[in-house]
Amino acid sequence: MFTKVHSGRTDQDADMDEEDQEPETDEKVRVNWRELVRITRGHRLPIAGAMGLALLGGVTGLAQPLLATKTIDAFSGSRPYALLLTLLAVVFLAEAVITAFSHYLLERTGESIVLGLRLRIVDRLLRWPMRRYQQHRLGDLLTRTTSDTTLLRDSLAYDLVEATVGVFIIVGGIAMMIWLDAMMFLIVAVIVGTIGGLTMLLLAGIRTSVEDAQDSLGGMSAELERALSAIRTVRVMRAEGREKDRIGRLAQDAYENSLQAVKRNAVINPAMTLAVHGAMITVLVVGGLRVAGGGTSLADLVGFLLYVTYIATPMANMFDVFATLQRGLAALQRVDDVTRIPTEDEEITRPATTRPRSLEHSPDTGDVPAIEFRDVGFSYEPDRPVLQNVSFSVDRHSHVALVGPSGAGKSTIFALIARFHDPRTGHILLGGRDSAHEMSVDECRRAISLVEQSAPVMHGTLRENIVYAKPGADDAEIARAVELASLESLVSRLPQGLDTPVGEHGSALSGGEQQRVAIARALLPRPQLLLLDEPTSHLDSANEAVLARTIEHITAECTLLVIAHRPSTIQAADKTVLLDHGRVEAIGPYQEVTGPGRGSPPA
Ligand SMILES: Nc1ncnc2c1ncn2[C@@H]1O[C@H](COP(=O)(O)OP(=O)(O)OP(=O)(O)O)[C@@H](O)[C@H]1O
Repeated sequence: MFTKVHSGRTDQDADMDEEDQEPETDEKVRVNWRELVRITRGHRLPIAGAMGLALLGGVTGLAQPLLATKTIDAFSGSRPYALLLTLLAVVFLAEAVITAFSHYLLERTGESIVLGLRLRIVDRLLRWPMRRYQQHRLGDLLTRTTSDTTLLRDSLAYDLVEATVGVFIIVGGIAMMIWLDAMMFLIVAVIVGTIGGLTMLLLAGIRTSVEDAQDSLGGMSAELERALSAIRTVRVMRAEGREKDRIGRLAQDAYENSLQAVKRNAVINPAMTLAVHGAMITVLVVGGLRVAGGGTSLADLVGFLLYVTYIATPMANMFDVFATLQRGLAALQRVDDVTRIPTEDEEITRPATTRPRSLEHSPDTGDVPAIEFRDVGFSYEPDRPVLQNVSFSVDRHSHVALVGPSGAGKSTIFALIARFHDPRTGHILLGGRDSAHEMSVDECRRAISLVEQSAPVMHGTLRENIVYAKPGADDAEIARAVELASLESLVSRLPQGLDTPVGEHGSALSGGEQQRVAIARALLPRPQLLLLDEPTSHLDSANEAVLARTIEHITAECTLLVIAHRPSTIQAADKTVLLDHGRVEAIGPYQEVTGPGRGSPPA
């Protein structure tokens, strides 16, 4: 199920007193075929061209039975028929060439629509507000980006156009049949209409089955992603069998839901064969009797039969089109559910220029702190405050340690500074400016860098990882970041130096090395403030000493706010902020803050 945000926060009252939580409901907007047509916007010219060609192909096809009738007439009446025969051959060839071009154009357009759609999904997925990622599973999002868009392409590339052209051919064929023999047409219409109507009823359920099948497929991808990303744990816990069963159950669900769609789809061919054969046999019997009785000519009967066979294919296609459109709508529904979610930029509609009333007279010149929290309150969920009246400041070029037990709210403070969320109450001042009211998200993030505890090192080379925050960095800048992060010995040891691949998730590097690569990456763009979540584990004493040296380097470069776990890091700080249960318990030098009488030791 997917949630939908109704409005961004438009808080003009700068004091943000007890802001209400944004309502998020599980409202689902059903898409219909109009949405399917809407996503062809920007591609209508090639589609119109393809349709034009397909119609031309249709006209040349429609002319064939008529020309055949005339040729038979001329032949049996001993009139010259060579020209008619040549014309028939030309029309036949023209239809083949025109249809081939029209199909190429269609498929190319379908592919470019899907390309646009995929780029849009990727762009939006990368810009969601942070809390949205908690509501969706990664594997399912991947399925929506790949498999659902492919389903949609089939609907778009063939169906919309096939339907339009098919209708034209069918209407044209019907007109010709009525012109040749109205009574016989009525018989054909009753047979085909009855079988067709019943088939349509069955096909309507395909959309739900396909939507369920794609949901199960998304679930399966998500489970597989979960197992593969924790493959070491899976292996050590000997959980391969259990994981296989769990993933297998979702694969089975996908299979069963697809089977429902396949069963309904399987009706199309026999239904059409029944309709066409039934109509032809009836036409032959009734038509034969009418020719014998002088009610119609043999040429008209042959022409009529040719029209029945001629519209048989587009008629069958119409059923296919209906089935694939149902599939396309199911896929579009799943794509729409995630692209409809507002991005971070769309949600934050508050002007980034308003000075909150309570800050109007506060001095913002002189030696303002690099970061200041003033009475900040925050909660992820209503009625479960995570931070309450948090106030502290970090002077420029100082080193402040945030300490406190697990769950105290330390990472939440980082998340607020990085604007992953905004405070519910109070203010965060970055260089004297209220980050939520006077700065854009982009401006805030440009001023800071963040090194998370599980510092993500990405697939690629060491260099690619380091220049991630500043792709245009030159060699001197990279060398400086490498030095600051104490990475020189690693670089000189690696066979290809900075150009050595680091493996998936940096698996070719040790935990301490990964952390320092993340620090180098964070320092490269020269942030005003570095937020460092110190690793709690995987550092031996040598690595710990290197990290201590790195931290020393960093404070010379920029302001450092560190979530500290090691006594050495806390002792090196100019100031320690002790946090407990979302409140600041003490601020001061390490000994004072964590000394006897102070309840909570660092985590
Ligand atoms: N995304 C989230 N959604 C809901 N609750 C959250 C979320 N992130 C954290 N919390 C809750 O907020 C509280 C503070 O978490 P936070 O991660 O800030 O603590 P922490 O001090 O960094 O802990 P640790 O040292 O263990 O990392 C915890 O009770 C946690 O369960």
